[in-house]
Amino acid sequence: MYVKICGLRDRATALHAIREGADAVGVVMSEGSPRNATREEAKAVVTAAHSFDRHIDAVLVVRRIHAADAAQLAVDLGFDVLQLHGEYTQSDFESAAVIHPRIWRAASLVTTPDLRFGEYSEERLLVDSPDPGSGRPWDLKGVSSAHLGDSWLLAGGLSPENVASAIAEAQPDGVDVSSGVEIAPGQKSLERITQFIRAARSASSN
Ligand SMILES: O=C(O)c1ccccc1NCC(=O)[C@H](O)[C@H](O)COP(=O)(O)O
Repeated sequence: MYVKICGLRDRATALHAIREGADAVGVVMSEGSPRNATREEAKAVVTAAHSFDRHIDAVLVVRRIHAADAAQLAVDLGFDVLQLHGEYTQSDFESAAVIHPRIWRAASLVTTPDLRFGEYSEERLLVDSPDPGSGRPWDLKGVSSAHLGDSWLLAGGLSPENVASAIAEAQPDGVDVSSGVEIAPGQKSLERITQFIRAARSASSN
């Protein structure tokens, strides 16, 4: 089970998440988000991710900024992956892919019911709530790999308390969390990060 902890803005929290077993750390650069990171904060998380012997994906998460600009920003800041969230088109993905080799697509089944992995040649699909970063759970009924395809992550309202049942119900390849490991919007809890990673790992080994 691939685990991504999203919305990080400092080195210490990123190091903690990775030491506890995270496979990826996400940085949100999106105006209006309580997790909107500066370039310096983003670089601190990328540097932390790249200080480990095992490979960790440092993921830049953006929404409503020009896809090619976002891809250039991801290259400039050293991110391994660019995650384009929401209303991007296939042509946006194509223009980003010319600049950055690894692009993930994040979208909601509520707004895009026909969502399937690979439609935009993305490396991974992240299936999220219609309101990304809100921490609000959404209805997982009917969500499955049979519908979504080969490589997808589940996100949206996950927490240490519900991740095991969400994995059992939706059978994703990985999980992504932000609000569920916070004590207030934008403020991560080291303890909840540890609890989330342990719960996700033990659910997937059952
Ligand atoms: O987290 C945000 O504020 C955000 C803002 C704009 C675009 C995407 C954003 N988050 C995307 C993520 O990858 C979150 O981890 C994902 O939506 C899950 O969020 P949550 O329900 O808070 O766990």
